[in-house]
Amino acid sequence: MGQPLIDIDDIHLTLGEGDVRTDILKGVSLALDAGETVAVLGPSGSGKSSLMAVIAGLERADRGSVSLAGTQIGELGEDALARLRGRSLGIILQAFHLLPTMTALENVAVPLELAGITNARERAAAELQSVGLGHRLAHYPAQLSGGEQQRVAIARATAPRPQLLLADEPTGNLDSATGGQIIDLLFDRASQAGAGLLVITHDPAVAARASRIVRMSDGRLVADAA
Ligand SMILES: Nc1ncnc2c1ncn2[C@@H]1O[C@H](COP(=O)(O)OP(=O)(O)OP(=O)(O)O)[C@@H](O)[C@H]1O
Repeated sequence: MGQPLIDIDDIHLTLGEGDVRTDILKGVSLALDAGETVAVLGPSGSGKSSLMAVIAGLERADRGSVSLAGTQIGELGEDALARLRGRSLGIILQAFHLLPTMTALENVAVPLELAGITNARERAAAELQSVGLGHRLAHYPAQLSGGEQQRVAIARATAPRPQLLLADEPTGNLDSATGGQIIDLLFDRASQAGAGLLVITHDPAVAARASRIVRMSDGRLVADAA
């Protein structure tokens, strides 16, 4: 086995000033290998989203080290970090976060164009085809169902062919049948791309799909079960 895709060691994160100053992560270590799928479970407020933000380099840890695809991200400036994120990471959130003024095709193609990828529109169309939305390329987000919007978000995340997909409650805004389809799609796309997948979830059915489950409680990882 080569270098882990994610290798975090003894991460501490404190956010907020004065009365709201909160110790959120209190010494978290975790490694995830290429192609591995890991579900993060834990009660509300235990620090799951914050852990993902640190892994994505959206929050900087106060202590500890974060290595992403072999790069120590604590040593990178903002521009280098943004480039690494664009190249190595695909992020999928509960609330889809599509740009409302862009069509499905543009939502997937524009980030590819910004990353300097040639044939961005062709690649975006192919990616949307592979998530079952070849017939909705010209639709705007408001003209799509919730499940369809999440399919666009998955296509946008996978189109740059990242090594790692991060998903925070990807089925949280969907009914259970639609959520089930989205989870199948997410795991299938990750496996076809050979990408690692870290998925935060409250849903035992989602966790059951993962190769490994980790549990957070009050800012710490309390169990790591196969
Ligand atoms: N900027 C901030 N300043 C102070 N405290 C914060 C800040 N952001 C988050 N917190 C606190 O950190 C804790 C962990 O938040 P986080 O969103 O990581 O939890 P979570 O496990 O993802 O919860 P949920 O399942 O409800 O989404 C929460 O108690 C939250 O109130």
